[in-house]
Amino acid sequence: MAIALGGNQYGKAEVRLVRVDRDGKRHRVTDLNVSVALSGDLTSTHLTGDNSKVLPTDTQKNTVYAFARDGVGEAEAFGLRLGEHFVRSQKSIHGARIDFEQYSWDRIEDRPHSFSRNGSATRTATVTWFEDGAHVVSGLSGLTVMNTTDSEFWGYIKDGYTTLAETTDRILATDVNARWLHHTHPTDWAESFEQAKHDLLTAFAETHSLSLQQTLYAMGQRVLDKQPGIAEIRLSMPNKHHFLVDLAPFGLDNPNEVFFAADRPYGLIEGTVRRDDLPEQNSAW
Ligand SMILES: O=c1[nH]c(=O)c2[nH]c(=O)[nH]c2[nH]1
Repeated sequence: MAIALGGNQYGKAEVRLVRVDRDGKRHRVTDLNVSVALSGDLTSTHLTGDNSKVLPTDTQKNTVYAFARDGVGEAEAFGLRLGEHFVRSQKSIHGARIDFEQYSWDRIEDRPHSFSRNGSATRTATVTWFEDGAHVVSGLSGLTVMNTTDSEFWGYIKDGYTTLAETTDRILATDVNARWLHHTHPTDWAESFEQAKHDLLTAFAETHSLSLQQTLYAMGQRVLDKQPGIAEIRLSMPNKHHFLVDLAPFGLDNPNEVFFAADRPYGLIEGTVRRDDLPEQNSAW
C-alpha cells in the first residue's frame, strides 16, 4: 500500500493583537484574534524533517505584530497585506489563509480612553431566605473594561525573582465580577442595578490607577456612596495583562501602540468594600 502526504497547512493560531491608535487624547482600539495558515511546498518537512522551506510560526506571529505597527484598520485590509506578504516573500509558500475574530469595544460614556467590551456583562441575583429575613444580593459578571492610559504600576517589592519593569503608562483591563448586598430594598431593582453598573463603569474610567487594587476600591466606594441601601460589595477582577510587543528586532519602535493580550496567567485582584457602621455580614454569600 502506497502512502503519501495529503493536504496540509500550518501557521500560528490565535495571535492576540490589541492596537491602540492614539491620535491626540481620543484613543481607538482594534482588538483581534489572528490565525495564520500557510500552505505550499511543504512535503520535505513532513517526510524528512528538512525545514528549509518552513517559515516558522513564530516568525508569522512576529509579522502580524510588526505589520500592526503601521496601523491595522479593517481586518479584511490587514489580512490582504499579510497574505500578500507571506505568499510573495517566500518561494515555498503558495497560499495564506488569515482568519480574524474581532472584539468590539464601546466607549464608556464618550470618554476618550475608556472602553467596555460590547455585550460582555451578565446580570446576576441571589436571594436567600432565613427565619429572620431575606438576603438579596445583586451583581454582574464578566463586564470587560479597558483604560488605554491613566494606569501606572511601580513602587512594589523587588526581590531576587522580580523581573517586572515599573511603568507609568500601561493598559489596564479587567473583567468586573461584582456582587452587592442590599440592607434595604430599593423600590426599583432594575434602576438600582443600572445605577450600580454605571457607577462601576464611571469609577473605573475616572480613576487614575496606581494599581488595580486601588481601582477596585474606588469602584466599590462609588457604588456604596451612590446607594445608601447597599451594605457591602465584593469585587473579583482579573488583571488582563497587555504586554507591549518589542518590535526593536524588526527595526521598529513601539510607542505604546501594539500589544499582546495575554489570557493566562493573570493577576486576580479581589476585595470587599463595606460600610463599617453596619454589623459584619456572614460570609456565606
Ligand atoms: O495593578 C496591579 N497590581 C498588582 O498587584 C500587580 N502585580 C503585577 O505583577 N502587576 C500588577 N498590577
